[in-house]
Amino acid sequence: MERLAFTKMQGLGNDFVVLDGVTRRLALAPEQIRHLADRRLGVGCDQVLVVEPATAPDADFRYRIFNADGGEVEHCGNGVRCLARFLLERGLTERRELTLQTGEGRAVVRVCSDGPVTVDMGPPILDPARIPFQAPAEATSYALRVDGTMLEIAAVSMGNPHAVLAVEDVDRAPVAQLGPSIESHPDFPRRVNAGFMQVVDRGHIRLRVFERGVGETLACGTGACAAVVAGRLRGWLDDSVAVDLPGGRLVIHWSGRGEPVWMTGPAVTVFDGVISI
Ligand SMILES: N[C@@H](CCC[C@H](N)C(=O)O)C(=O)O
Repeated sequence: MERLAFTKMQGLGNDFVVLDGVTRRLALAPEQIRHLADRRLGVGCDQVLVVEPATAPDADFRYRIFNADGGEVEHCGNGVRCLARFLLERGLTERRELTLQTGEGRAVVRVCSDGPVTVDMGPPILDPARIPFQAPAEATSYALRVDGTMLEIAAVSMGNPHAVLAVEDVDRAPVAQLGPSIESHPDFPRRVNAGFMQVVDRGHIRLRVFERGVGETLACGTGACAAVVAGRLRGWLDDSVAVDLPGGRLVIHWSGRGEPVWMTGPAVTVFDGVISI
């Protein structure tokens, strides 16, 4: 057993155990991640975030994301905002504009002192092979058979894969019923996050996300980016969109193909602690 210092953080109620792998080397096994994430036996969180020294020359730090089920994934939008605040509060950097190395990409983060954090999330990935999603060619929507019903989904990667489904009323969307079947649909070989989007008007959507490796969360930053990309490609949305999630609001801006998606939202430190693990 070792004693592990952590910081509990949250962005719109999507919560994290954040670990410093810069000043010490950390190598956690999947069962240790699951223990940290356990809301009864551990600390409790949707994701564990680990910050490490960068391995790429153009990045300030590398950040790794582990879902509550112990699996390592490529990106986390709410997490990247929290991580930037963690680095500043811990004195690991003094820079308010940081480049963080993610799974296969980079996120450029701008932190306002006490206010919201803005992130350049990079351009969305729409090529099915890179999402990855099995489809003969790129399209703005795809038919997906789920539990015997044909659903019309959009498939978008923000570094991590998302399926986005338009619904009439997000409060009545069958998130718990369809979420697990979409998450593990065989056409998404790395599984997928499932977003249920209600378009309120051209500048406003409501969204619930059943996250891969977690279940429904109070908010998903990459899910919000993917939903705005999906809605904009189908001509339903303008460039700047307020995204209301169960945990609160993100503002997403995307001016079109090839352009980065910008995300603005809160990042909050909840408490520091130490756990024997
Ligand atoms: N909550 C996150 C996404 C975390 C990873 C996701 N569950 C996945 O498996 O890709 C966010 O705010 O983006």
